[in-house]
Formats: sequence, structure tokens, C-alpha cells
Amino acid sequence: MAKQYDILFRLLILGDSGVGKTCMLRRFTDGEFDPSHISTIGVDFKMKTVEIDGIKIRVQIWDTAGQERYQTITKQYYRRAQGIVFVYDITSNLSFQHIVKWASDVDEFAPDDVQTVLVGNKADNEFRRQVTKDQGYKLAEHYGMEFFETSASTSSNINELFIRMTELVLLAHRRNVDNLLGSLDDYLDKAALEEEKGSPDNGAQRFCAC
Ligand SMILES: Nc1nc2c(ncn2[C@@H]2O[C@H](COP(=O)(O)OP(=O)(O)OP(=O)(O)O)[C@@H](O)[C@H]2O)c(=O)[nH]1
Repeated sequence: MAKQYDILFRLLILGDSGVGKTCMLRRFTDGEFDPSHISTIGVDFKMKTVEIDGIKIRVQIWDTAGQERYQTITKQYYRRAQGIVFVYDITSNLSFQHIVKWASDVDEFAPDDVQTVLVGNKADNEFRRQVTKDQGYKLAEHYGMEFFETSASTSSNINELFIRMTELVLLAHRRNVDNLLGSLDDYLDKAALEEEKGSPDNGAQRFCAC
């Protein structure tokens, strides 16, 4: 059986309604862009497998509703996230100001070692820009995050963002991942040996999540 992935990471996308969270996710996982805005209800997720340093990582990305009325539901997902992408819309000053609120919620509900990045989306919409790149960088610097400007519409920086987010989570959990992969490999080696000896299928698991 071909090994499909070694490890599973969970990422979460947060930000005001309409900043483009669903479009960013669809652009990354399906390579598509839909100009209509159908508000996410509660949470939704998509998966994609990426390979970093020879490790196949299944990335489960949770897309949350930006609307206030779903916040009780979405906050329940913070706890299990290893990476969080904060998104504002460069054409909306308000969505930029609200990042402070999103960050304070994450502070309260997410694990201490959660990795975070700041994103200004809709960078293709330069003529309607309200938030400068410099403001984005400064806010990211304030929180000690990396910063990206993206466009789900043109695809600019979308892959780079999600790959970097995954890389940051991998770096933060490197020791756990190596230990898990080490013990998993031992386990699979033993299982293969048993199988060769003709023992019944013992259902060796190729999945692990940290
Ligand atoms: N020009 C431009 N429009 C975008 C971009 N990304 C998203 N949009 C548009 O912005 C609107 C909202 O996008 P969504 O992805 O649905 O927004 P959301 O953040 O998921 O919204 P909620 O689900 O309500 O939280 C849609 O009309 C998109 O077409 C982008 O990069 N550039």
C-alpha cells in the first residue's frame, strides 16, 4: 500500500466576513476562484497534502464564518488548531482594525504554541486599497507574525502562504514529528516483518497526528 501521508496538521482561517477566507482556501485546494460571496455557516474544511523535507503532510484547513453570530461555534475549533491564518481585506480598514479582536480571541482560546501569520487579501484591488503594506507589516511585527499580501482572485502568494504556514507548524512540532515518524517507522517495519512471516494482517496504521 502506497504511503499517502505521514502526519496531519490542522490550520484555521479567521477574519471578518467577506475578507475572502473561503476564496483563499478554494484557490489553494482546488485552484479555483468564485467571485460570488456565500457566507460560510459555522465552519467548513478542506484538505490538501503537501510535502516538506520529504515529509508528506496532510493539511486540514478549517474555514470559519466571519459573522459574529457564529463566533460561539467557531471558537470551539481554536483549541485544536496548530496554525492560524488571520485575514483582513486590504480594501477595508475596519477588517484590519478587527484583527486585534481576532488575535485576542486566539490568545484566549487557542493553544499557547499555535503558529500564526497575518494576511492582507484582495491585493489585486490596488485602486480600492485602504490599508498600506507598511501598516500590515507593522501589525504583524507587533504580534511577532510573518506577513503576506495575497489575492485569491489572481492566486498571488496563496500557495506561498499556506506552505509557509505548514512549514511554521512543522518547525514548531519538529521534535514530536520526528519522534512520531521514528516510532511509526519502527512499527511499520515490525508489521512488515510479521507479514512476511505469514502472520495475519495486523492493520498497521500509517496515520498519525500530533
Ligand atoms: N478582488 C478580489 N475579491 C476577492 C478576493 N478574495 C475574495 N474576494 C471576493 O470577496 C467576497 C467574499 O469572499 P469569501 O471568500 O466568501 O469571504 P469570507 O471571508 O469567506 O466570508 P464569510 O464566509 O462570510 O466569513 C467574494 O465576493 C469574493 O469573490 C480577492 O483576492 N480579490
